[in-house]
Amino acid sequence: MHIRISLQSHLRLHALHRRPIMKANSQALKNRSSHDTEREFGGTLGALCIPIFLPLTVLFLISVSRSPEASVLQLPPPLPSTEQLWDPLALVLLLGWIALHALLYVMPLGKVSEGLVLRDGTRLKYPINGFHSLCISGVLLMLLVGLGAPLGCLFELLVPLAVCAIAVSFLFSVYLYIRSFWVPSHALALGGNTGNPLYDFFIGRELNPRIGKFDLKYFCELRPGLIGWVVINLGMLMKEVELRGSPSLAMMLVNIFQLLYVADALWNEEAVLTTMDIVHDGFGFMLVFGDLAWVPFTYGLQAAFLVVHPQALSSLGAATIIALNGIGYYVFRKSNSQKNQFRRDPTHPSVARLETIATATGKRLLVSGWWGLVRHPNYFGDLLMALAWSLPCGFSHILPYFYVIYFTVLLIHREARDERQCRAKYGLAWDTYCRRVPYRIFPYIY
Ligand SMILES: NC(=O)C1=CN([C@@H]2O[C@H](COP(=O)(O)OP(=O)(O)OC[C@H]3O[C@@H](n4cnc5c(N)ncnc54)[C@H](OP(=O)(O)O)[C@@H]3O)[C@@H](O)[C@H]2O)C=CC1
Ligand SMILES: CC(C)=CCC[C@@H](C)[C@H]1CC=C2C3=C(CC[C@@]21C)[C@@]1(C)CC[C@H](O)C(C)(C)[C@@H]1CC3
Repeated sequence: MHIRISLQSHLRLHALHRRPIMKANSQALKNRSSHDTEREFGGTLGALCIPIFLPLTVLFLISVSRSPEASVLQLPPPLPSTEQLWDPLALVLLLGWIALHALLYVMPLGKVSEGLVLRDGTRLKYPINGFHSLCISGVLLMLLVGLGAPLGCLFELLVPLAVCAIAVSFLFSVYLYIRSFWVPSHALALGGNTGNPLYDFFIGRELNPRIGKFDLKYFCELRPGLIGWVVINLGMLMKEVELRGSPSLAMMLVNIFQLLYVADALWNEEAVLTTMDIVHDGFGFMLVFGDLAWVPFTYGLQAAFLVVHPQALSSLGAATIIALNGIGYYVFRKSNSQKNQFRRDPTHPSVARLETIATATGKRLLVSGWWGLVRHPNYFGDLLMALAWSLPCGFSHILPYFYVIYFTVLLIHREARDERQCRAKYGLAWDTYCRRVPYRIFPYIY
């Protein structure tokens, strides 16, 4: 059953959204001034503070995770010495890792897929070979471990590696900012062209920066950082083996859960082409740092914590946590796949019978199935998994819960951003959807 709503009052929006007007769009972009572009993440102040505050947070969290108290309430540990911060081996490993993934990216493995239509009417092509990269990295790592490479030394190298990743993020963002002045205006992100250099550097000017066919944003989003995260986790596990002879159950659960999450992201790599990061956001410091430093060095803090703070886990506790992760994964995957399937082919038998609302853009919105339960069932599932990753670390410290707390804030903020964009796109139809499905992320709560 389909619900038709009056769309008259949204003709203007409709026209704005659909007209095939590359020229008008470019003109609109040119006409935008720093005053009329809506600013995100606290505007200029956010753009000034976040690039200072977040890198320090990364270093602080790593230091805290290995201190005996592991308390985020403790005073920041004394400033580390230069030897603790800098190790040339860390730089070699980091650059080598990025180069390896760049090589795997350009190898003719997997299929090639097209992204959404851009403002100039074209569609970019993307290699779908992230899962191959994960498997090849896994084989190479196993070979290295087999040859006796001390992977556990990643524990000692964590701080210098994070310092190098932060430095690379800054330099790379400067490069992206500078090169964005040589691209045509239709290649700029609508929100990253305010004219304020600090804000534009932070949020990203260019939408899809490429060197030839090599897409820098798409590459960074899923490869070196995401796969680096699970390699660091493996390093923490190997360190535990060095220290205690075998990996603990808690450590194995954290490793397996997060590997499953990363493998799932790469297996479903094509779906990332329709996320707001690829479609809407420019590639600036926020995403570069998020991809290359924030994800690999903060998402796996639980494993780093467990090296120094071993936890005993009962079989019942482990079974409960596995069940929670399983439920979270099921909700996350099913809801993401249902929407992807619906957006790709609304007539597919698995989604054709779902109830929908028509919108002025010609696209429909699901109001039954997963997307009829809450407006972001995928976020809900993701958060259940985040909780399951922290629970193996027990309840004595808040630090292993950093990810789930940060992620709740990130997803609430992301939901608000997405909601703004959807209201602008779909107008009245979006309001109808919100009335039909009143809860945003948590059923009956929020
Ligand atoms: N681990 C991490 O750090 C992060 C993980 N994520 C995860 O990434 C995944 C993707 O999230 P994200 O990119 O934020 O956004 P979503 O996958 O939730 O996509 C939002 C878009 O879906 C479409 N949509 C919304 N409601 C409906 C509906 N009822 N029917 C049909 N289409 C609808 C709209 O786009 P349109 O209508 O244009 O198709 C909307 O803009 C999530 O599972 C999230 O948890 C996200 C951020 C960080
Ligand atoms: C605090 C800070 C620096 C925030 C920057 C945000 C980024 C860390 C995240 C923005 C969107 C992301 C996505 C994933 C990782 C985190 C970032 C980059 C993602 C690749 C994780 C795996 C998922 O399955 C996903 C592919 C859906 C997801 C896409 C969005």
